[in-house]
Amino acid sequence: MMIKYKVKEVATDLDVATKEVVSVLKDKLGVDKKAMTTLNEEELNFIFDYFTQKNAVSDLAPYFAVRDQAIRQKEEEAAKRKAEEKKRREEAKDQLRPDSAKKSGKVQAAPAQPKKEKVDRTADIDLKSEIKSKRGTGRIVDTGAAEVNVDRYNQKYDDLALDKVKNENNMSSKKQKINQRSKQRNRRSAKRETERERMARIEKERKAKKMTVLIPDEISVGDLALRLKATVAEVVKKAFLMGTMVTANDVVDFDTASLIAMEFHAKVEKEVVVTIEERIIDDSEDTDDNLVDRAPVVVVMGHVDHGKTSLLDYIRNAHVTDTEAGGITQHIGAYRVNINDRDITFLDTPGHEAFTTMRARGAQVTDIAILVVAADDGIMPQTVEAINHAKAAGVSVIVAINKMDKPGANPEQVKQQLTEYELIPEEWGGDTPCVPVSAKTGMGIDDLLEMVLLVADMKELKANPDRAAKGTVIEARLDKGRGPVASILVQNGTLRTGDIVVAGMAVGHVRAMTDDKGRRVKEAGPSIPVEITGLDDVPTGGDTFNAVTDERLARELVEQRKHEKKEAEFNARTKVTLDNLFDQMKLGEVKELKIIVKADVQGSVEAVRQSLEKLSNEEVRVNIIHGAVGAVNESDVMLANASNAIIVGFNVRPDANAQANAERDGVDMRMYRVIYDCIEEIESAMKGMLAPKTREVILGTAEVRDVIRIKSIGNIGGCYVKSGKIQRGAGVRVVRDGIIIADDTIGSLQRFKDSVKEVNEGYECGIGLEKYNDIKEGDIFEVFTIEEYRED
Ligand SMILES: Nc1nc2c(ncn2[C@@H]2O[C@H](COP(=O)(O)OP(=O)(O)OP(=O)(O)O)[C@@H](O)[C@H]2O)c(=O)[nH]1
Repeated sequence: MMIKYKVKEVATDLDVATKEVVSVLKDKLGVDKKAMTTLNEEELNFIFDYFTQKNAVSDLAPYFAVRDQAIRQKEEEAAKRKAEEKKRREEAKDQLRPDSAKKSGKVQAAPAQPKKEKVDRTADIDLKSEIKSKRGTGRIVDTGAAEVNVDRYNQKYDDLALDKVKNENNMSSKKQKINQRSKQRNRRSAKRETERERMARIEKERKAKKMTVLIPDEISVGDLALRLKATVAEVVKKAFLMGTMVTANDVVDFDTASLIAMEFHAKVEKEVVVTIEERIIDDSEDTDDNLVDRAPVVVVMGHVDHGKTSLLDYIRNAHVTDTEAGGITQHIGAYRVNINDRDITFLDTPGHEAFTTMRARGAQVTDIAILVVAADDGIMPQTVEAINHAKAAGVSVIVAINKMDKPGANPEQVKQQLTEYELIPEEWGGDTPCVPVSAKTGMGIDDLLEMVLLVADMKELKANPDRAAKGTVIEARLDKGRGPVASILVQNGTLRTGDIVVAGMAVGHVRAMTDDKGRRVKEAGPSIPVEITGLDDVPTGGDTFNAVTDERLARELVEQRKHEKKEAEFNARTKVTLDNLFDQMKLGEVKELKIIVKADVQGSVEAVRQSLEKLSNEEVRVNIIHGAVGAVNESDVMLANASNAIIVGFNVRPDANAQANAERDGVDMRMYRVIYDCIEEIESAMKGMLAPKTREVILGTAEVRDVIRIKSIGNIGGCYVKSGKIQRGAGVRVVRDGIIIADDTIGSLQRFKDSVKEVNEGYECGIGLEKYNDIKEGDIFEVFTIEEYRED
């Protein structure tokens, strides 16, 4: 251990201004120190090296000349003093003789002999001042003479210690002080020994290449110096000689750091930073020998009322309740059926919402999607959405042409329509199996299930039951009696009661497990859904869960995840938007710009699709992942969120839920009235030239509840302000059933008989538009202004 020094003391000892030491520390080492703060070993070494180099003396002759002169002077003075003393003694002797004493009548005392030590120190100070005067303003820092310096510092500490002792005990005797002093000296000399020994050992180690340093991917020069047991200055010097200019705070990569370390004869080992996840979660790859077949996981999707629930119910009733005597069906988000001695797991939340929510959270749960299409209705908007969701997730699609028992059933037409969405039926040479079924009569359902097994066979779905369980939370809730309850689907490994599990931000021991038939089970293997209790918090659907071995680390991991979540929320969103598209393209994060197109008529959807796809260039491909007629809805936003897409609308508006979700998830929605504007904007965004200087700010919305016809003026809408405020002269869009039918300006605004400038939310008013007259009850006036803004 080195003795601790304050900046001020070092400055005094080096005979430089404290300010100078402070500024060197700041400039060269990047550390902020005050006069009274202590320096650590590394900093002290650096300061010594720095001032040594700064004040290096090219010629030591003047130093020795001065020293010799001082010694000579000292010798002369001593000789002189000796002579004087001798003389005085002689005189005294003379005076003590009776005759001479009588002569003078008095006795003269000899003068006190000056302390040798004192004389020496004076000489030392004189020497210093002489050197100084000879060198003008230059300073000498004695680098080679570590002994000398240390002694000087020791003297100082002796004084300090003595003062302290004096203050503490005024009564203590001089003897005691001396004892303490000598004790301290001994202790310090031991310290010096250790320090010297340490340096020698390090040097030896370096030479013998025994020193091994661990270097991570990146390391700061200061940290590297510490690990190499060297000073920053030494490391900087070696780096410089290697052609790299660095300072203490610079970060160097592993290769550079290793080269520097080798210069110090150190053996380099790569420091691998192991995350808690890596430590407690086994993510090793399974080999072919430990993999066994697993049941497929199936989701049922399709348009509203096409029979999703009926189909799921039929399958469940026909294959579960009937065969499992006494089994009480439990809703745990998924269930299993047994066909030809093989299992199929169905997620029993029909529709693509749950499916997409899970996918948006990064969970890939399903293997096969059954697309239910009513044979008497054909492909409808939500069928298209479902197709696109399934495609985006890359799952296999089996089409169940339902309601075959109905007289109007037209399966051929359904197949024909499917081809428009790149789903070519198998019998027509494509690879999409289409099975005619009836959820009412049960017709074809067994064929459908067999088809599921066939597709599953082709997919070769496998898992390893002999490892720690891993899977996805399907849904979770807080039960009053049982605490947090989570339905989970085991995707690999086997989960057992008592296992420690981490599910998203929840952790705990599996207390009890219940299967989809309400039976208590002790273990659940791959593709088996179970409901578990024992977690300390309610996880979210789509969270992954892992069985782990170390509970303490598991809890630490959860804390870390919570912290990361907070940070992620705090940090800027990385969702692609037209504003950040170019930057993301440059960073290589976006190679494909996914767009969802919604328009008022099919013609526009097609026109936009074609024009936008033509914008693809070498860096980025424009991909329209979904296009449909109608207002932008929640499902569009979910798809955009899960697929990192932007939404483009023509003459349509987002509905309230879509608006809220887009804001929450950071999905970019752009609404246009003219196709050309959209193409131009996306094109400029791709070139990084998008610089919109104005944007639309919605002021409020009003609903037309009554239409008042006034002959001389025209139609006035008797309106109720639903949100925000309405301002006279502001822009207004007339929206009827989610479609914009007019763009206009608010011409007149009245409260009772008075003409007013604005009307706030919750009030009724009369609104007349400047040009558009054909307003109808139920129309929504969306009032907006255009404001200028600057990019953040
Ligand atoms: N005739 C006939 N009717 C069916 C068939 N399948 C379903 N239905 C009827 O169609 C209607 C809608 O069925 P659901 O199963 O509720 O449809 P869904 O797709 O789940 O509807 P949402 O849950 O609203 O999305 C119900 O009245 C069913 O009885 C079928 O195969 N034949």
